[in-house]
Amino acid sequence: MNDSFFCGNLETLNDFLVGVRRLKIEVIKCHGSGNDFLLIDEWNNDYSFSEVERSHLAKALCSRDTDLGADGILYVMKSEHADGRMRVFNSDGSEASMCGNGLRCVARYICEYTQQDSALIETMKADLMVQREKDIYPEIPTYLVEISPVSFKAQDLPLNIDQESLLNEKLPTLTEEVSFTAVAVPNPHLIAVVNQQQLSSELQRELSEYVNGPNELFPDGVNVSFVKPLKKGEIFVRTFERGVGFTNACGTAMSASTLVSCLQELNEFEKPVEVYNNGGKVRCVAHRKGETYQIDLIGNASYVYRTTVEIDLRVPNEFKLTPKVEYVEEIERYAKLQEQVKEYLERV
Ligand SMILES: N[C@@H](CCC[C@H](N)C(=O)O)C(=O)O
Repeated sequence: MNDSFFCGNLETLNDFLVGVRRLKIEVIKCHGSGNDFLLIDEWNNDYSFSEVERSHLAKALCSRDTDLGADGILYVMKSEHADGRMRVFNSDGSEASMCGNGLRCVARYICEYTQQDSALIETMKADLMVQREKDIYPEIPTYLVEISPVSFKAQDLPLNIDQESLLNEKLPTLTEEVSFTAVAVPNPHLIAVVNQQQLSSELQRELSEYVNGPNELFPDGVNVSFVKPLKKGEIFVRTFERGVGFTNACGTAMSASTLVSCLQELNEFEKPVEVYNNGGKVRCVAHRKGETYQIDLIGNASYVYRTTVEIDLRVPNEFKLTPKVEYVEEIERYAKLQEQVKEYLERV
């Protein structure tokens, strides 16, 4: 009996004993307004990752130094009471309670899988309604997702200040240059309405890196958005995301920014606001009933490619990919939308 037999057997036995986790993971690269994600269907592929594996996979597969790269991973899971469940992990491996652009991608995936035009999707803190919408651009899959619950209580971010909330006020320990509103939707957002000079400066990066490092104000970090009003019914939003850094767009941030713009009477509740960003644009509608708020986030849910990741979860940084199968027409159509947005922003 030659060595390879024993080696083979020993390796197999050793693999079993040490719990080797060699897997082939189906991945869909998708994006909402250029905020890109790897969508992994744990439910129908029966992957059943551990908590640590989900976080390590996010760090390994989202790294822009690999042939994959993304702002985060969307894990689609079975729900005991809704049509499906979404968990979102940032590229640094941290889990977030909500992801607006990602939820539109999960909404498309679940609606197409169940052949429904609407669904209820379980997220960390709420079951949220999602539905197929009229295309915002010819033949670009478009979905509406509910963004809620909304809280302006500082403790709900958390934000450590000696007052209940922060509503268009200065945070002197951070900067005297702009005023902020703090809101949880339910992930945490710090939002400033700014002018072009402030948007073009390094201020957003400097303060974002501070509040997402060791600091007294935001112990869990925070997504930081600068909002530039374009005209009535139109804003531009740039976001430095907790757990990621600057992204093309952040759905919960654009929703929260729309709400803040309505509270500051730059826009109107119940009316659509076109939210431009570095990845394209979305439409938001902020709703207010008494002291209760909710935002509709409407925008694309685009697929880019499918691939299979061949990986040993004990060493997740060493993975191989099968050839990517691109959604060529979707890529081309979305590029046309981005070109239109770019031309518009150069004029406005
Ligand atoms: N880009 C997402 C938000 C993802 C989570 C966020 N970075 C956080 O940590 O709260 C979105 O589209 O909302």
